[in-house]
Amino acid sequence: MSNEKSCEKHDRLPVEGFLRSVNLRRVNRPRAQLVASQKFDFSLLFAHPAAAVSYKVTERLLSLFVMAGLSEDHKQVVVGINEVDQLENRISSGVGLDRGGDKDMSLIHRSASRPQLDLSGAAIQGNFEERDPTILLPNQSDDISHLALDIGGSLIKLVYFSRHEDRLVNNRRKKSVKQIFGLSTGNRRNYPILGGRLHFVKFETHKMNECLDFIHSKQLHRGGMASHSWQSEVQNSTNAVIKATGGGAFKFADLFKEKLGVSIDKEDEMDCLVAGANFLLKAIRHEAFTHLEGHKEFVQIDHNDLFPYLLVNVGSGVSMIKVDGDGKFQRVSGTNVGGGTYWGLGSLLTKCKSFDELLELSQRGDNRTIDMLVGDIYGGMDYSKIGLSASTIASSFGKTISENKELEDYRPEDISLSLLRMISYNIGQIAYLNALRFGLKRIFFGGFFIRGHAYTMDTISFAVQFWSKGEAKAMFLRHEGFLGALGAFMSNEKHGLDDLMVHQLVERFPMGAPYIGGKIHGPPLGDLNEKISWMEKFVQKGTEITAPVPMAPPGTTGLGGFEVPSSKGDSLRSDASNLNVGVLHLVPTLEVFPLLANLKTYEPNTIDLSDHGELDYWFTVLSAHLPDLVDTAVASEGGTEDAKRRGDAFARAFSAHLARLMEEPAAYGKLGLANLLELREECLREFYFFDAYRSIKQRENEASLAVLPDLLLELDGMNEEKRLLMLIEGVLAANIFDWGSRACVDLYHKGTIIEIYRMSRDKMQRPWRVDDFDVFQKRMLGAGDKKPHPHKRALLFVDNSGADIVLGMLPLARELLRRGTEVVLVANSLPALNDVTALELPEIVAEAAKHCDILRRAAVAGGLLVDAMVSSLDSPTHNSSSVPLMVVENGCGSPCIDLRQVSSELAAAAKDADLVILEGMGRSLHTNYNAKFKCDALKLAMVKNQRLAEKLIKGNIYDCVCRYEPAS
Ligand SMILES: Nc1ncnc2c1ncn2[C@@H]1O[C@H](COP(=O)(O)OP(=O)(O)OP(=O)(O)O)[C@@H](O)[C@H]1O
Ligand SMILES: CC(C)(CO)[C@@H](O)C(=O)NCCC(=O)O
Ligand SMILES: [Mn+2]
Repeated sequence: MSNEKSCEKHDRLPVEGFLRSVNLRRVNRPRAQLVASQKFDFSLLFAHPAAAVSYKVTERLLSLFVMAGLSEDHKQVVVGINEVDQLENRISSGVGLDRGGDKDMSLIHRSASRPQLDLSGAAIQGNFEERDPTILLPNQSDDISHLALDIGGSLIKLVYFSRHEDRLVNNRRKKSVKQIFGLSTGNRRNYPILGGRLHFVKFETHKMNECLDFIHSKQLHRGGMASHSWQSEVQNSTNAVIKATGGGAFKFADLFKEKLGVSIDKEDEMDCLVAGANFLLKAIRHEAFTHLEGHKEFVQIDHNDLFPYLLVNVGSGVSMIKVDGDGKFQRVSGTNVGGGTYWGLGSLLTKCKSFDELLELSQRGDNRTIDMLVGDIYGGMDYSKIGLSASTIASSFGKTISENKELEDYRPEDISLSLLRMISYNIGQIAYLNALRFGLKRIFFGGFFIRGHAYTMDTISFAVQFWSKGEAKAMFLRHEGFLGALGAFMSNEKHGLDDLMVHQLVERFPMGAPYIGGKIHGPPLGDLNEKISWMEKFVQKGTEITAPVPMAPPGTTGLGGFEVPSSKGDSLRSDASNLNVGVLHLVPTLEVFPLLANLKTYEPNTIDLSDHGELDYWFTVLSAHLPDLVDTAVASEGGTEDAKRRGDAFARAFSAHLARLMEEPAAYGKLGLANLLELREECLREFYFFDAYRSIKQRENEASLAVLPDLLLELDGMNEEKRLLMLIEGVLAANIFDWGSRACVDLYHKGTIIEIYRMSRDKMQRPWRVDDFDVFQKRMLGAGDKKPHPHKRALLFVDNSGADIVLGMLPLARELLRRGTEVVLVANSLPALNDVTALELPEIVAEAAKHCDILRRAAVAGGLLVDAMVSSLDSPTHNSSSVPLMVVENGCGSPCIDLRQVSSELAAAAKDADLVILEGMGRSLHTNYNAKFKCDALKLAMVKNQRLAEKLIKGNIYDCVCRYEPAS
């Protein structure tokens, strides 16, 4: 259902009535008593329709209930708005919060730090007879934020943080997972780090009003910076404080006070630059890169070997800072010939109105008409004795004196290029000299003068390389211009983000950058609707969004010569798309999967897309799949006009991403296939398609569950050896149901699920293309009379819904359980294609358990059944003798998995595990095919793509992989 649309409906109940109705309804349902905790399991939506905040109030209300003394076992709870208000007051004043070290304290503290809720006009969205109706809070403002500014001579940089809440704690599955794995509730610190997103925005300094409007429209000045203590302060915008650095922090302090009523807390500019650079270099995996002769390459920074380095910030002016550690630095030099010089002088000489216009001009320029070259002086010859080629610039702008010409006689394009080269080269040279002065080998260049512009970077790199004879290395930063603002942001320790680790950050690239204010001109996009219109406008305007980044020059002569740039496109990629810097999602609960054998060498992506042939191929595959995907997505939302419009916008956005990456594969950091597949899912979510395959998954689950009893019966009639083989065959065969594979989707039109499954099973002849079954079997069953000890705990990374989980993985899980191995089903946190999610699994297990005692007892032991509301159960024996079957979420919403960033519950579950089973192409081939584990690992997949089959296993489409690797 469309969120905007439903906002316009007015037939809603106030929240008070809603709560009453929920409880009455729950009580009326016979199964509700069994699942008392479910009664709060509804979600809320804000007027600002951001999905990420939809749980906030649920948890909030829940904590209010807990505080009111209403335990979760209460069968009936009626809370009116007045009571909520009273509780809010108690929270604000801190009265009655002391629960004596109770575990729930964290919950309450957290709630206490939240913004006040505006419940006025609260109402149910849609049908309140639904299981989890949504409440709309039309007057609740956007998420609370933290804000920091860097106000420079040319640009204002703004970094702001919007919180998104952790998921609902009140979930039976999560609770039992917590109990079983002993997940710690508390944090290392005395206040919790909250999840959220870091946004990066910039404005021109002389358009300060746009910046003030932006801050005001997003209410950023009312954010959490106001409070001095994390736990109890009341938000009060009148004495709010914003962190700011750069000269403008001094110059504009009064203006901020006057216009926004906020005080500026000034932070030293150099401190901030260094703090920002150190943070980026430590926390962002693909932050630094080299750029030489058009070739961009990311540099792995070893955190223990980062210092010393030279930081060169090229803003309006240039600062050069020798950095020896966190907070340990010295500004060793600077130059007044910087970005401001290029922009200013360039505007004077060319009449360009904007920086981008000027830079764009340079791409069509030929500096030989302006610059005096060595060849001009030496009659076309190199001066090779001192290492200068004829094409080396001997004197920037030198040619203009010898000719009797006026400014108008020169092409603005040529002037712009000469100027750009002069300034870039000069900066590179001074940087080198300072590096030399202090014996520094690494130079990081930041500041917005760089602007990710290939030619600028190449010129600087060339200067550094040429003068240092390759000794020193110039590196650039993806967040180039935001160092100061980030540093100012980090200087506020109250948000607890200062020591975030690389695995806790996920960068996303939403399409509507102006949505977060990424565009320099114009207002931010307020909502999804505006964003869609924005996408539509882009299409009308042609290719701006995908226009290529200028290509670098064709290389040098080796003698200091340097040709004119051969730009691929005429126009500079619009800054409005702002796609180089994404939104940084901070997810404090993410952890490194503890069973990885070697984190340092781990690379999730099996396919590296920096190979252009590979990128081309996958680009074609994903493009071809797009129309089907859009149809499915639109159908999943009822096929309404609104859904179609969002579907179109999604298709455009994703195509734009693809086109952009084709032009510059490293635009978003190092690109692998997993990133591309994840981008697609993120893009769907961006346009509010949260589960495109919902009904397909449902249908296939039902069809598969119907034949499960027969399969189990058949299996039970076999001996151990035969059964194990049949089970693995079953997993491989059932893995054919993959809506991410073009070939398979075509297949589905030709038969029913069960027909295809049987056909697939019949073709399962060993040896498979990769076949370690015998070794696996030996480990499981032993040889001769010697019976091996069973694994203690197996983690099964499951893939698709339907036959894959029901007829493939569940029977395998059952076998492990039967042998005394605890089983943890590891599934996605968010939907991706037709993959089964952790949220959907309990219900599937419950259905399967109806036909199987082993599954039933294990599921009860694992705390799964209550959650799935199985009414047919007669008083479950909680101390049943079975080992548990559990479900944990993996922390991601993609068909692939990067094991450096998994949910804390998965990390906890992994601690006692001695067997990992990765199933399906995404998790065991596209990613992790080469991953090594500290425990036994089994990788099972059917290869449903011809090229992958050829490349990875030298085989064919529908070949199977059964790769078993004992603990390494
Ligand atoms: N869209 C843009 N508009 C204006 N200038 C831009 C733009 N993109 C890049 N630049 C360049 O970036 C420079 C500003 O860089 P940056 O924001 O890092 O410096 P600043 O903080 O404003 O200056 P300083 O630190 O010296 O006070 C400009 O002088 C210009 O050369
Ligand atoms: C004055 C600052 C520090 C303001 O950011 C910067 O513009 C700068 O470093 N200018 C160069 C001044 C010099 O060292 O010659
Ligand atoms: Mn600056």
